[in-house]
Amino acid sequence: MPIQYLTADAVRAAEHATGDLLANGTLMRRAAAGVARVVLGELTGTGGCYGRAVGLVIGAGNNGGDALYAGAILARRGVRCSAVLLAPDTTHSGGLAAFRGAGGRITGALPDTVDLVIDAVVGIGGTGPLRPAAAAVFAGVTVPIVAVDLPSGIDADTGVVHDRSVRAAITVTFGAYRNLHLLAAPRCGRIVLVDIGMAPTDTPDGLFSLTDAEVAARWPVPGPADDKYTQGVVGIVAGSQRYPGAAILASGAAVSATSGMTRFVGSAAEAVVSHYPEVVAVDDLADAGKVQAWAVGPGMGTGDRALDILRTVLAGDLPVLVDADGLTVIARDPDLVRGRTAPTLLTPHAGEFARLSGAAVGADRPAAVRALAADLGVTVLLKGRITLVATPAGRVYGNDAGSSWAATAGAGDVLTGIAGSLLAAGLEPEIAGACAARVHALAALRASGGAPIGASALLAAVRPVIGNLRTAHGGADGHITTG
Ligand SMILES: NC(=O)C1=CN([C@@H]2O[C@H](COP(=O)(O)OP(=O)(O)OC[C@H]3O[C@@H](n4cnc5c(N)ncnc54)[C@H](OP(=O)(O)O)[C@@H]3O)[C@@H](O)[C@H]2O)[C@@H](O)CC1
Ligand SMILES: Nc1ncnc2c1ncn2[C@@H]1O[C@H](COP(=O)(O)OP(=O)(O)O)[C@@H](O)[C@H]1O
Ligand SMILES: [K+]
Repeated sequence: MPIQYLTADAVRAAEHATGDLLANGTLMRRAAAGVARVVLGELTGTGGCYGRAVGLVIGAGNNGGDALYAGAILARRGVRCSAVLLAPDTTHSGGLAAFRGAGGRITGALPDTVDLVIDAVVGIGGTGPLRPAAAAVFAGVTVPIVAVDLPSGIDADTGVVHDRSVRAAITVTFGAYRNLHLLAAPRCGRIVLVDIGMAPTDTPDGLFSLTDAEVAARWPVPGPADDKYTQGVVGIVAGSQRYPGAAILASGAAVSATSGMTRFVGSAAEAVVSHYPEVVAVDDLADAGKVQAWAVGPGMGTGDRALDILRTVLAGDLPVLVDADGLTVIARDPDLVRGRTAPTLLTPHAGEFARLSGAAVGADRPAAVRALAADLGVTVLLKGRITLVATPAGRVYGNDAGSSWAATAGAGDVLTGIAGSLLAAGLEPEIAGACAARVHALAALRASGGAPIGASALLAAVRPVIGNLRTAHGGADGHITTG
């Protein structure tokens, strides 16, 4: 099952569906126990619990209640707990009584020396940036912050990070991930999901992400009866004589991502073959031979020749991925793809997205990518640190790259080659996009090792990443029987 991310409304609905567990406070007690467990784990790992100091920043709602009950547990374990109440008149009364009863102190500001701070200003009921009084409490905090449910000041549904917001080392959430845990993952730190006994239900505005095990299981591998043609031949249309780089990167990525065969069309055919002799490369589309999917666009130019190629390819009934220059051509004439019935995947970065949709992506990235996919009737993959892939029906898969080393010239050409070859192998566009984004991100991480990379290094890491994923998740690599 893909990992599911819910909107705040869907979380509330799932909480209400538990009935008594919500009403009698069981859910909150379980949530608090989870927060306390994580904090105790952190303290234990950094020298022990007894006598350590924890500061709590408590807002007006139930998020503060979670933290106060957690503080009570911590205080009973010998942790010195001090809570700053941002809204003393509306502080969760049961939580406050428990906290005080266990020996927790109420203070006007965080003590000068604390080992850890708990952010319980707001959870899913929060709106907008941290209010100034809350922001002032966090100013100057240098110790790790454990966020209850979410780092306050980040929008639960859109992941918008307001300028006054918390950056957490750990985020402890309950029952199900919320959208922001994917969309603002870099601000959440390590995310711990605590089981509180509520069952999440599907939600039209929620998100999904594939697990590594799912990516590994879906990755195409040749079977005993396969030959170079049966696995899906991908045709790459990219680059030019003047700009052969995109052609080489996209073709190399296609060669690396799946077995079988890669064809190439374009004036950089010679350069491509000099790097990848296994590619069957021609100058003209008419000479290309049979493919099972096309990946068209990087560095191909935006003139009449590009338009002709796109017209021809998109008029056919094969799966097609369009990227980069190809998207600029489509932005001028969206009817080239609108309502196309064969699998179609557009892979814009934010600038290309704005060209296609007529407006900047804006704050609500999932809504924007959903709207463009619905408008054009094709699958859209919006690139970035958090890649989002939306189907025309509105299902959105996301991938946090885990680092930003892929933000380098030519990295998108590599993604085109990977995703194109997965389309050729028969994967649905959204699954091809999501699997490609995952492997692309892992390849950037592996290639980087903490240092800057170029797209060639990322490309070189694609094969080992696929191998590691498959090995880690049970992919058999075959054996030879000897006598
Ligand atoms: N229900 C349950 O049993 C369970 C609930 N759970 C927990 O409850 C959380 C949801 O609780 P919630 O609905 O009470 O909202 P919550 O996020 O605490 O606070 C909202 C209040 O904060 C204020 N405020 C708003 N924006 C602000 C800002 N920018 N900066 C500062 N303050 C701001 C505003 O109040 P105002 O000041 O406007 O009166 C608003 O009313 C959820 O995330 C989870 O942690 C779990 O324990 C599981 C069981
Ligand atoms: N900040 C970032 N963190 C992680 N990955 C990123 C980031 N920015 C871009 N990427 C990824 O790097 C690739 C860049 O693609 P693109 O912008 O088309 O570059 P180019 O056109 O130079 O090939 C995409 O796969 C994108 O998702
Ligand atoms: K919080």
